[in-house]
Amino acid sequence: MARYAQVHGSVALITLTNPPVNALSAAVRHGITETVTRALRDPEVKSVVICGENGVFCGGADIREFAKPMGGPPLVPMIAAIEEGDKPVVAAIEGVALGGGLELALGCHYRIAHTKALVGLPEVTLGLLPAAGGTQRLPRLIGIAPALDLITTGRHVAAQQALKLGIVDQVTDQSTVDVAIQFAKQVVGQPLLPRKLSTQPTPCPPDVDILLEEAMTQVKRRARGAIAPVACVMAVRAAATLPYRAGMQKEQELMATLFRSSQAHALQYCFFAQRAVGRWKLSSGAHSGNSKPRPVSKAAVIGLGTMGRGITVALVKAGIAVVAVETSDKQLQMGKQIVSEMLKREAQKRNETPRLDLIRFTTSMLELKDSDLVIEAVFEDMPLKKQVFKELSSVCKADAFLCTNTSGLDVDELAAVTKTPELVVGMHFFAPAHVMKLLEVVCGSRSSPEAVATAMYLGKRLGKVSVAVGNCPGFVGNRMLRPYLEEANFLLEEGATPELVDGALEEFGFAMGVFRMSDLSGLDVGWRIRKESGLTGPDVDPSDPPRRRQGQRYSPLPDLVCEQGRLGQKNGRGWYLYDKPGGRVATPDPKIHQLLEEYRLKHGIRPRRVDRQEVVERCLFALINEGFRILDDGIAAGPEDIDMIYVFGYGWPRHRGGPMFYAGMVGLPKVLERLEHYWQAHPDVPHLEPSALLRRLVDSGSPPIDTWRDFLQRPHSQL
Ligand SMILES: CC/C=C\C=C\CC(=O)SCCNC(=O)CCNC(=O)[C@H](O)C(C)(C)COP(=O)(O)OP(=O)(O)OC[C@H]1O[C@@H](n2cnc3c(N)ncnc32)[C@H](O)[C@@H]1OP(=O)(O)O
Repeated sequence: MARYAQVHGSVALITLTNPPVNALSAAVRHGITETVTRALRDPEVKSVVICGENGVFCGGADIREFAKPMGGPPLVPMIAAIEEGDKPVVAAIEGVALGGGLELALGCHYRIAHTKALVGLPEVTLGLLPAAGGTQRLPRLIGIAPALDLITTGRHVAAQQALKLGIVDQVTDQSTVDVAIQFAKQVVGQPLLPRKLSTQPTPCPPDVDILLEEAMTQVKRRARGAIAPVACVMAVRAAATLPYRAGMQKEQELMATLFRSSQAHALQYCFFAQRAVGRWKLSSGAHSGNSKPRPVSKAAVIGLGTMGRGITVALVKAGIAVVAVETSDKQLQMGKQIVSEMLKREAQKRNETPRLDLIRFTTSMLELKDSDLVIEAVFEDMPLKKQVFKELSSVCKADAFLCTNTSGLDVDELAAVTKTPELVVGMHFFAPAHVMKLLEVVCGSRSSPEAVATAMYLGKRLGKVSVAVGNCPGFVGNRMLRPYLEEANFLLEEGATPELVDGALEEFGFAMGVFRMSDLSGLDVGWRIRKESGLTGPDVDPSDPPRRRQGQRYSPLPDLVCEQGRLGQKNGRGWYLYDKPGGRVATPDPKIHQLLEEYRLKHGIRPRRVDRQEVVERCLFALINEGFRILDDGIAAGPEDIDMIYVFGYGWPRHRGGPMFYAGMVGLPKVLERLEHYWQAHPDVPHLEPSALLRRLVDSGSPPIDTWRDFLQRPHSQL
């Protein structure tokens, strides 16, 4: 839909009306085509302004329409008709002009933006490229290098920077539409041809070939197997080397391939899943629509270890006052120094002043008495955490929310030691907590809707993707990680090397393979958890054979590595050798190879050739299988929740949509068949036994992922 009005006698004002973001649906495209034709034909109209309703110019093509057959006028001829017209057309950009929205504005002859507006071509983040002339017009307007940057990253650009780059002609903090109308009246009669971008040559530096090659190398390195950024570079190359019409043809060809790709489907699924996870629902019937968060103006963080420091920085960055508590002066001073440095670095990046004044460092729990919400981030040890919660319950005000950053301990057990179990909720951050986008909000059996709403909303304020999950060991993310890690260890026993396993997972698209990731986290972390659960150390049942624990296959390899003093990156030696303690350059270590050989010899294991396909199937299908169990147990509300946890917290490649989406793409019958195959080969590994939900889905003809919730035994029952 597009509204038409004639203003100031000679200016036609066309307003896009499709809330909330005026996406270019078929109806909007139809409205634009009709109103532009009317304006161009009306002899009284001398110029045109296009704007969007409710302070938003346009959020681009309607992504929901991508899954349906194309209807309504296509974007390319619609934009061409605006550009080719003989009356000046001015885009009045408020809010956002993104994707097709910016392409529409590029087809206009002038662009006026509000100071707070954002522009960008984010199609690459949806697995596409700007195929309504964006890859051909933008390089003509601003040059190859900046166009490559914007098109391959999809980043949004603020109005002032857009002005500097030459994307917009003027920025105003007044009413953008009024300014645009005045502007439209003034430019009547001025030559239009130089303003028609498709008629202009692309400004190319002499070293354009080198520039394009470098861009290609860079996107391939960054993309981790994503095809859209590569196609974006190819399209910009076409703008640099071909006439406009041929460039447009190239743009269309590349888009046709991308549009059909599984990566585009995965990325578009992620777009909607990221928004859907914010709409949580508890088994009590409470949900995001009927539960109000309470304001948090003063928070507290207990413990200034790695997690506590990151959480403190995240809170301060969001403008929230924090009381940061440590047990001793020495630890407090150390925490204070590191937090201050982190905040200074963060502020420097944004050209801001670090808000150190928002933090009060103390060793006294009594200073928590007026905190609205406390986040406990002490060592992962149940007795210690219980002691902290008891103390919190006595020193905090009666309605303070008491949150734990535990990565997998029982939230109900902690709640039980407080006077207000309904105010206890898990807030599981991921390291580094001021950077990682994921927050698991763990709903205990007694957590109130208000507590969940407050934790979810606080996560949003901190810029996180918050996902509500149920309370079970490891919650969602770490529970699924366990079979993944175990399979990786088993593969080492059977003949693989850390670099082979990591290579396969990184080729799949993970930012880091499993062993590199373990080295980064610190090998002592998992070792301590295994010791506490009796899997290694003095509590191991002496009657267990060396490679069995608690009735199941177990690999003591990670324990051996850790017990040799190899703690990972922090001391320069783990599954890999590092350039220095704390260094990041990993090289395969012959000592690890030797350790593996001796281990296999000692346990009578005949090494065999493990290929990359087996690595991917064993590690990922075991993880996915646990995901199905989690859904059936009611720990996660839907597959989107699991997928967003993996994309935002565990480095799962976004262009593969998350583990559950990936399972659907591979085909549930195939996942089931491979799990059955591996389970037959390893009957002492229970996590390889196909889950009941997976079997039910396959028996029901493998329905699409958006209907899986209908097949759950106990949907979101633990939430
Ligand atoms: C042949 C040509 C074929 C294809 C051409 C493609 C070119 C394109 O234009 S692709 C689309 C490019 N645009 C984008 O990627 C922008 C996507 N949107 C956003 O980034 C944000 O939504 C925002 C516009 C910056 C607004 O952010 P915010 O204010 O935080 O609101 P949200 O919660 O994100 O969105 C509100 C609501 O709107 C829905 N939505 C947003 N954009 C679109 C869209 N382009 N199409 C359809 N729907 C959109 C979003 O899903 C939300 O819906 P809910 O139901 O409320 O969750």
